[in-house]
Amino acid sequence: MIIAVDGPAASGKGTLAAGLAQHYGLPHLDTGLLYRAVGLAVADGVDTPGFEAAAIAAARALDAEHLEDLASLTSADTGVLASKVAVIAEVRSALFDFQRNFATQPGGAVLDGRDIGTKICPDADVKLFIQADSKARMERRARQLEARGVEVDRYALFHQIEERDARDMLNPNGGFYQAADAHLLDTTQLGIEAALRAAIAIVDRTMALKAGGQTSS
Ligand SMILES: Nc1ncnc2c1ncn2[C@@H]1O[C@H](COP(=O)(O)OP(=O)(O)OP(=O)(O)O)[C@@H](O)[C@H]1O
Ligand SMILES: Nc1ccn([C@@H]2O[C@H](COP(=O)(O)O)[C@@H](O)[C@H]2O)c(=O)n1
Repeated sequence: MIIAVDGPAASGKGTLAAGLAQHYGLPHLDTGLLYRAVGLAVADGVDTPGFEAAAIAAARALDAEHLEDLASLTSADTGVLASKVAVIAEVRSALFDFQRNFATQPGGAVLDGRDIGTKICPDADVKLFIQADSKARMERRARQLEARGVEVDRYALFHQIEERDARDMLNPNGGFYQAADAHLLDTTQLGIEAALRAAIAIVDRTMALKAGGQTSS
C-alpha cells in the first residue's frame, strides 16, 4: 500500500505520515528532507549567479549521508533554502527516482511532501491532503522550535511560513495542490492523536472501498 501525504509547511503532515507508517508497519520518507539537504549544501551561494547550477549538482550528488544532520536540516532557515532550490526543474527531476524507488518498494510506503499525490505517486492507494490554518501552523512550529531552545519571533515566523507556502504553491515546476482523488484533512482543531485517528479512518475506509471495487474520493 502506498500512502501519499501532502500539505503546507508545519501542517503536521510529517507527524501524521510517521504515525501512519507505524500503524501500518510501512517505511516512511519525509521528502522535504531531500530538498532541505540540497538547500543546505548550497546555503553559502544563495542568490548568486552560480546558485542554480550548484543546486542541480548537489541534488545529483545527494546520498543518505546528507540526510543525517537533522538539527541543521530541520531549521526554519533551511526550510526557506529548500523552497528556493525546489523551484529548479532539474533539482526536482534529480530527486524523482529516489522518491519513486522508495514508494514502489515491496509492501509499499508512506511519503510526505508537496507533490506526492500529484507527481511522485499519482497512483498511490490513498492520498491525504493535510491542512491547518496559518496561525495554528505558525504556533505549532514556534513551539517545536522553542522546545529545541530556539528563540522565536512569531511575527517573522508567520510571514516566513506564508512566504514559503506562496513560493511552493506558485512553483511552476512543483505539483503542490490537492489531487482530485486526495482526501482533505483539516487538523486546525485536532490534536495529534485525534488527527492520526482521523487519518487512519480515511485510509481504512478507502482501502475497504477499493477492496469492494468502489472509489471513495
Ligand atoms: N494536530 C496537531 N496538533 C498540534 N501539534 C501538531 C499537530 N500535528 C503536528 N503537530 C506539531 O507541529 C509541529 C510540526 O509538525 P510536522 O513537523 O509534522 O509538520 P510538517 O507539515 O511535516 O512540517 P514541514 O513541512 O515544515 O516539514 C511538530 O512539533 C508537531 O509535533
Ligand atoms: N515533495 C516535496 C517536499 C518538499 N518540497 C520543498 O521543500 C521545502 C521543505 O519541505 P518541508 O516538507 O520539510 O517543509 C518545501 O517548502 C518545498 O519547497 C517540495 O517542493 N516537494
